[in-house]
Amino acid sequence: MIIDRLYQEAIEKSPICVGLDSQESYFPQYFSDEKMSIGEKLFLFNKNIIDHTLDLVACYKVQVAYYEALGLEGMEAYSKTLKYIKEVNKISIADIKRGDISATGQMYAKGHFTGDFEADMLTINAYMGEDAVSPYYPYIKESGKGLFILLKTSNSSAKETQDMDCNGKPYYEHMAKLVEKWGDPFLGDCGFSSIGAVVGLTYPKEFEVIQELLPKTFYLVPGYGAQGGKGEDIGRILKKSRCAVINSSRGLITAHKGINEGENCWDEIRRATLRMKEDLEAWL
Ligand SMILES: O=C(O)c1cc(=O)[nH]c(=O)n1[C@@H]1O[C@H](COP(=O)(O)O)[C@@H](O)[C@H]1O
Repeated sequence: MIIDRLYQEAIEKSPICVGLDSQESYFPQYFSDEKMSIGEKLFLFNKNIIDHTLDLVACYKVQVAYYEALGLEGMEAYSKTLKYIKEVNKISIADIKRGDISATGQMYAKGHFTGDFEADMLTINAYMGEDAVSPYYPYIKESGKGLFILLKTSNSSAKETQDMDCNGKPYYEHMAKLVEKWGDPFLGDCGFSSIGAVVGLTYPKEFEVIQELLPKTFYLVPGYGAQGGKGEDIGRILKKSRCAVINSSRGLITAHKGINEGENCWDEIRRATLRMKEDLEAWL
């Protein structure tokens, strides 16, 4: 199961997920002299980041919006990035945050678990209910794929909807129970399910409550670095259970900007990844 592989990578390398939210303004200065299209540069940027971090991290999250925004050439870079992650034997999470009625969900599942845009795991918005999740079940069962379902997101306005009182509990706690139920048939040897949840590092207290409620759920945790999250915000949870990968996108992939924009700028991104690894491991 994919969750066993991810769990193992998080233990052996580190719980870091590098977010490839890549865009032109993050390219190093030396790219401006290269005679390549923006799509080719986008892939080269990602490839260099992957090559310089793969021994330090558990996985890569590719946020599809950054590629869709560039049209066909962006999507070609997206496809090549996912294929490259597979080629170097790493795990890809496609951050697509999809969710729709099941007929449409079947197409999303086919489109992102097979073919040009095949990824190992996807982020899903299940606030439409199980219809938005069930189309992915056959791929989890038969092709070893996995999901992360939005539970308590990192943004501040998440409170407006997810924290609303619903029968004496915040709405997200009801979603938490559903995530547990949907995930139960897909438990791996590591004890976690291939259907995990997204919880932002920006809500550390709520995260501790959620983790107590759902001990068999594995978490994708965005919000480290650029959104203010730190190792200390997840230290207590990681000490108790290695139940998470922690994503940083801008905090890692822009680490070279204004510091080193030459051909060895990738070392700066590697150094930032090492700093994040030390920050997280200090709490283990
Ligand atoms: O699903 C996500 O990954 C996600 C959920 C959430 O609650 N908050 C959140 O920031 N994200 C994603 O995590 C990444 C965070 O990027 P940085 O803030 O640059 O580290 C972006 O790709 C967001 O789309």
